[in-house]
Amino acid sequence: MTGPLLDIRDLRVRFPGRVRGRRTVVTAVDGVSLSVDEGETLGLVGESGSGKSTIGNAVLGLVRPTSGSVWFRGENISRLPPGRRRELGRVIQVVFQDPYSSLNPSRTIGQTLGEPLRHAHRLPRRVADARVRDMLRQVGLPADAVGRYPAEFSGGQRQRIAIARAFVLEPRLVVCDEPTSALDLSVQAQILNLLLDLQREHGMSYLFISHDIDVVRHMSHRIAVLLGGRLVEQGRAATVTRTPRHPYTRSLLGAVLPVVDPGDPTVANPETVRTTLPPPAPGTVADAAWGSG
Ligand SMILES: Nc1ncnc2c1ncn2[C@@H]1O[C@H](COP(=O)(O)OP(=O)(O)OP(=O)(O)O)[C@@H](O)[C@H]1O
Repeated sequence: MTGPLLDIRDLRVRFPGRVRGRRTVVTAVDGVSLSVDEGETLGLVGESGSGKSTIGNAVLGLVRPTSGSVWFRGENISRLPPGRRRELGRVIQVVFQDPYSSLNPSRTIGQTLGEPLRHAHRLPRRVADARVRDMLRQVGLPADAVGRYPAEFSGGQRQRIAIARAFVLEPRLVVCDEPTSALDLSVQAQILNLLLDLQREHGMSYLFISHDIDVVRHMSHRIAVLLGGRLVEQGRAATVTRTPRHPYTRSLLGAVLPVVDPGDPTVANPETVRTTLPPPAPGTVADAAWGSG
């Protein structure tokens, strides 16, 4: 295949809304063009309401573009009939923010992972079961998780289950929409590093959505910055975060720096200011992006 895996072209999404009781139109995404290559992570960052999830939802077919288009492997997927959209679910998957609401509480983990797998890949039960167990091992859960229910797991473990559900189908693109925002700080880095490990192992692409530029920097090869539905800056992760061109990007970066003692002699040197996440593991794709640019 030539060209990017995912190609978003001049996307606009408007929703009907109300301001002071009067009907109006909310422009959630306003002429955004982005692409994601095979094996690449594009980080999408911006404050709440900047249009990040709407872009992710347009890729997933959950919202319809008002204009512009979304292309995947050279196919325009913006307005697909339901059957073709379902087929695409094998190769485009999602991990949402909230592992509590994204898992069906009345289904065992084995059912949640196994049924879509048997359906999509038409695998015999025995083969599907083996793949489910292998996937659970890859996300760090015990094999006996198959017979248990979501309520028996912690938030971090549930997000591992949601990740396993997305990855068991062997997708080529995963939309990660704030996948760690609902988790305790101590668990966040583990889940991010799991996503990096899975990408290193399987080579899929991520559209990685977060309001936290520090998290996005940790995960991404390239970063796109959204403000009010518009793209204000995009480029290599290291370039955007070390030499941001747009004042809004600078303000996002400022927001993640920890409060430090003004008398601290190291403050003048931003390289010495520690952020909340460890640097990417040596040898990961994110490490390569981190070290360049
Ligand atoms: N279904 C909808 N109907 C009406 N307005 C919507 C809908 N979905 C999103 N919006 C509006 O579109 C704008 C962008 O929302 P979106 O959820 O994409 O932003 P976001 O950057 O993902 O923020 P958050 O992280 O808070 O979800 C917001 O003003 C939001 O209120």
